[in-house]
Amino acid sequence: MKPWAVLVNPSSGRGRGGAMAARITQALRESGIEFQYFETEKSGDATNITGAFPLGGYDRLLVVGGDGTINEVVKGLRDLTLPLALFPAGTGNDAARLLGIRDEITALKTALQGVPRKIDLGWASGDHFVNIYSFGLDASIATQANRWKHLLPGWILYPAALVKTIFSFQPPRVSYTLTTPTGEIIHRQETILLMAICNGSHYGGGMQINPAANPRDGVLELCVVRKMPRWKILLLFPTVYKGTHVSFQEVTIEKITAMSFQAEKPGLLNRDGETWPGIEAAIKVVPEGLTVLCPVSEGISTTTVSKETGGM
Ligand SMILES: Nc1ncnc2c1ncn2[C@@H]1O[C@H](COP(=O)(O)OP(=O)(O)OP(=O)(O)O)[C@@H](O)[C@H]1O
Repeated sequence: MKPWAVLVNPSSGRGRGGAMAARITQALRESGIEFQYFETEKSGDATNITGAFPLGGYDRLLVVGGDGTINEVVKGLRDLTLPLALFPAGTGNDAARLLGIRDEITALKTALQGVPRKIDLGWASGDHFVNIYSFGLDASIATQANRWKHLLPGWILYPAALVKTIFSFQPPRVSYTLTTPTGEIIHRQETILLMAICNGSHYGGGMQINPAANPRDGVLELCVVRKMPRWKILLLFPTVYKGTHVSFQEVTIEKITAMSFQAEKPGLLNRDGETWPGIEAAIKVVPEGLTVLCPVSEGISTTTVSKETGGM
């Protein structure tokens, strides 16, 4: 029996990760499970640690942290068939939510007895993403929220960041080309607030930017929100939490397998909560690119596990 790996970002969720890890490792010891423990100290550590994992060296990897930690783990892993068990220790935890894991008990049960399933990944300009890749207003809001995340409680973080951001945000004109699941190629040019390319449905700690997104359908979903007056953005924002923003005429959602875009001026890009300045990207779906442990009774799909991960 191979050992398990446990990777912890102790600072995630303002220190929740460290406290959660202590309880988890105690539970593993009590269950007689052999494991190796890794702790991050700074940005980039999770990528370097998982990048050095011996191929086939571990039975599964327990990740204790938020979306930023999971993003770094997926960037580092050379073997994406290693089953991941996610512990929602961060402030947002949208990746764990994607699998139906909302609390520590469910996460522990899932790590011990969960069902391994394949989910899709996105690939954007050189790196994978698990949940969402986006450009525009939402990335600017996420950047502001990251700055304030140690100052404000989670429930007010994004509304406060939105109000701060919309007064300075200038909607960019963007040219983009998308490939539909039937292979049709479509070119467009328009002025947007944001474009979000979604594998999962939620981001920003609970906003349903794409309510119908399914990480097991072999496609990504593109949500484009076009330019609108500021007062209308303020009306639209609360509806994103319920996913009802899709009824605004400026919002469209469509299935894609790939897309590329180029903006006329630089803005901010967002990959699973990590943001940086940019002007263009090329994105595609990686069907069944990642193996994750899902709760037995819940989660993203009831489809049986594929053969290569079925022996656990
Ligand atoms: N020991 C550490 N101290 C400070 N920062 C760290 C440490 N280890 C990793 N980091 C950085 O912390 C970032 C944020 O971590 P993470 O996203 O897991 O938590 P969070 O921000 O609380 O949660 P979420 O992204 O779900 O809102 C990571 O992207 C990583 O770069």
